[in-house]
Amino acid sequence: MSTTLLDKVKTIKTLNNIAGSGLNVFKKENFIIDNDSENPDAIVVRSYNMHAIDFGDKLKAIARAGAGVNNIPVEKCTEQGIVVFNTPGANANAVKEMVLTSLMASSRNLFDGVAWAKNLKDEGEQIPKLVEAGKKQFVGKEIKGKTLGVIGLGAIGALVANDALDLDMDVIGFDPFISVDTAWNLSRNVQRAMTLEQLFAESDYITVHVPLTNDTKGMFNKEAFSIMKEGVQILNFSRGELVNEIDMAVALENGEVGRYITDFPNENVLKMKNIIPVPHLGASTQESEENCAIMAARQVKDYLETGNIKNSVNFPNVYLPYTGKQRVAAFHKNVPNMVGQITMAISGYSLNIADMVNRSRGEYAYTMIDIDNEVEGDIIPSLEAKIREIEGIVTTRVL
Ligand SMILES: NC(=O)c1ccc[n+]([C@@H]2O[C@H](COP(=O)([O-])OP(=O)(O)OC[C@H]3O[C@@H](n4cnc5c(N)ncnc54)[C@H](O)[C@@H]3O)[C@@H](O)[C@H]2O)c1
Ligand SMILES: O=C(O)CC[C@@H](O)C(=O)O
Repeated sequence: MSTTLLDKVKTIKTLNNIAGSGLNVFKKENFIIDNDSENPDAIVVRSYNMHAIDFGDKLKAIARAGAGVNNIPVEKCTEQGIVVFNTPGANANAVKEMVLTSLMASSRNLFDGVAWAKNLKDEGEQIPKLVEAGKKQFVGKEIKGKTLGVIGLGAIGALVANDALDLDMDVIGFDPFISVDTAWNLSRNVQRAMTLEQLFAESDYITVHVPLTNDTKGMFNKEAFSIMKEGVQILNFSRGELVNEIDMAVALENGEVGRYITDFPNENVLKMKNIIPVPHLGASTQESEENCAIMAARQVKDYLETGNIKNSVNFPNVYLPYTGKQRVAAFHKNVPNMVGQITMAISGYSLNIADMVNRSRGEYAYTMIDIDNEVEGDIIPSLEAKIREIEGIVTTRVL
């Protein structure tokens, strides 16, 4: 069986509204966008829940145009050799602006005040008088001089922390896994909380910017609320499940928590007292949607065309300059002698190796081997099959 032109055309499916500037990256003869495809080569997604989806046998990559990947079954993807990308930092500025906007607007009771003023529309000439009489119910608090606790000092948290300092807030941050890059960007005036409890106890406002994982799920619970200052305002632009909803409802009811601003409204949340529900707008700016879409699309395109991997959450990041000659890419178990067995299979076809790279990530590794000579069409499927026979190989492609 020889490789036909049709085999070279890659199908991209999108599961959410992806900015056109990102999709333009695929406007080349080797790609088609087909949102009805049952068996695409790659999927570009935003928040669509993919946990119940069966993957076709051609699927090689999923790109999350955004940060959080909790809507993607990452472990299953790894087992099936499907690389999962996200777009680190691409929407961070949008979320930062939304957090600071909500922080100030909530502290000044702006949302309630605006809603109340709109309700006066039938009061005719009385409106100015009613406004002056009624405004006392919306007296707010300035954020200057107050303490903001920032949990998670990654792309978003670091921007929020730095800008809150510029707004004359005191800022305390907690992130036991902070990356070196972020630490360099963080103002040294951000105080370091040694424990989460310390941050809870010292903050007037708390904003959370961590991924949803088994460790972070439900981190806002009754124990946490009992340590916090009475009337603390909590902002959650990360994920709804970080908060134990039953405990939050009680804490809002009894005033332990003064206000809960969340980007993740649901049936339970909307019944809570002193809630500010935002319809998942944190990353919804034209700039952010374009940044994410372009970054996601470029990463997918590069992977499909060259095998190179950047910003994956489950595969190692790997780069080998692409010469356009034949390349073998294999994703396999991180066990001894995998590279030896792959090179042996290649040399069985009398092919000469020009360059190679191997990187591991946990239990898996990724190897790319460049071949010096052009490989005839018929040899490609045969070589792929030979490599697939090696125990520990998850997927392989000859590019
Ligand atoms: N509302 C939105 O539209 C929107 C947009 C972007 C991101 N998000 C959410 O925000 C999250 C953060 O995004 P980001 O771009 O800043 O990600 P990021 O990966 O740059 O930063 C996450 C930070 O959290 C830290 N962290 C992990 N576990 C922690 C823990 N237990 N305690 C304290 N810190 C911890 C990490 O060390 C990292 O520095 C995403 O995972 C996503 O769920 C929401
Ligand atoms: O796509 C969006 O609008 C939200 C993205 C956001 O939740 C993220 O995790 O990046």
